[in-house]
Amino acid sequence: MSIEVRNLSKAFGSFKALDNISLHIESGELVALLGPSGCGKTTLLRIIAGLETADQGSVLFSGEDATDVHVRERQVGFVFQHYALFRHMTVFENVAFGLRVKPRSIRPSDAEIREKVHRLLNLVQLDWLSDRYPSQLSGGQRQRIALARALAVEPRVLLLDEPFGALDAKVRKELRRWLRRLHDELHVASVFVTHDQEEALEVADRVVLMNQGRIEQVGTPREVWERPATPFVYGFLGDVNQFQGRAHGGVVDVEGYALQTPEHASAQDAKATAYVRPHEFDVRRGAAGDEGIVTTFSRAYLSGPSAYLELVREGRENPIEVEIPVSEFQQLNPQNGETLVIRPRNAQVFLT
Ligand SMILES: Nc1ncnc2c1ncn2[C@@H]1O[C@H](COP(=O)(O)OP(=O)(O)OP(=O)(O)O)[C@@H](O)[C@H]1O
Repeated sequence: MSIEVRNLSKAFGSFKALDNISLHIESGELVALLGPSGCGKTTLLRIIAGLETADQGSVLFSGEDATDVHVRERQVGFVFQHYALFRHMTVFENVAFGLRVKPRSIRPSDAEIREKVHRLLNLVQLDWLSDRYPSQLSGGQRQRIALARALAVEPRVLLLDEPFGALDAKVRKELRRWLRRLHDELHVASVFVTHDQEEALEVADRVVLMNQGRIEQVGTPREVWERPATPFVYGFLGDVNQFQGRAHGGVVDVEGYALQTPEHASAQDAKATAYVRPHEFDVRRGAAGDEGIVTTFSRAYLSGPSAYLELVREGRENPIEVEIPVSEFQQLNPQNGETLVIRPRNAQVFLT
């Protein structure tokens, strides 16, 4: 089932939590809502779920207006970070709960419930835990049971709010890969909220970047990573160096280096900011007349296959961070205080 959000706005008092949000999610798609704390991700998810009402706009499921459909009738499955399982019920009973409370006329028989719960527990690969109580499970197992419980009522839409937020890094990584596989098997529309960019980029088909109640960009992980649409997205996804300069006739003067920006060919002496990722520089030992940004090597640290160099410039507070392969660093072997000249291989320029 597809989800469409049209011109949604929501205010809490005078605070605009969502400001004219529109979004289309296809059936079978796994979409991540990504953004800093307080940008409105959870509010948007809760409105899609029917747990919160919007001030303006509508939510459509498969093209039908669901704005006034009650949460119970929306066939939405939820998994929240702290969505507690019922402590006094076994794993089996937790998963069966949604089926047992259905109205008598549509409630499955005991045998059907048993069959279905075991199928779901197999799906989340935890059938062997069916007689345990939640307190006897690990955090990751609890989240998988919460997911099985959400799936029991055959949701048409799966909504996950930081489902793995409270888990340690290794378990998180395993669970998100597992979620991806599960989503592909089920072929529902899934939306999950995260503030972890790595999680969003690794798992989602498309990423929705939000900031202050608005959508900054929607795209595949590759699109948003390689072609950030706004300075906010550039800064939010990964480390980036910023250079202030002036754009004139397709060239930006970045601290003495003439950076080509054909996309701003018509700009005449406009204020510009160039964004360059740490791994997008060529670094060489300074020689007279070298074209590039002149810096002084301050220090470096090695991490895995990369060396991270901190380069300073006279009169500027923030150092430039540059990432090069360790082998290149060892060859260069820069000494403290030595002059290094760097050139951006790739940059994105926004007029400001
Ligand atoms: N019931 C409420 N009453 C008043 N303000 C609220 C309410 N719910 C949310 N807000 C505010 O709306 C903004 C958006 O909240 P929301 O929970 O959607 O953000 P979020 O992006 O999910 O953040 P986080 O990543 O921290 O969970 C926040 O500034 C929050 O304080």
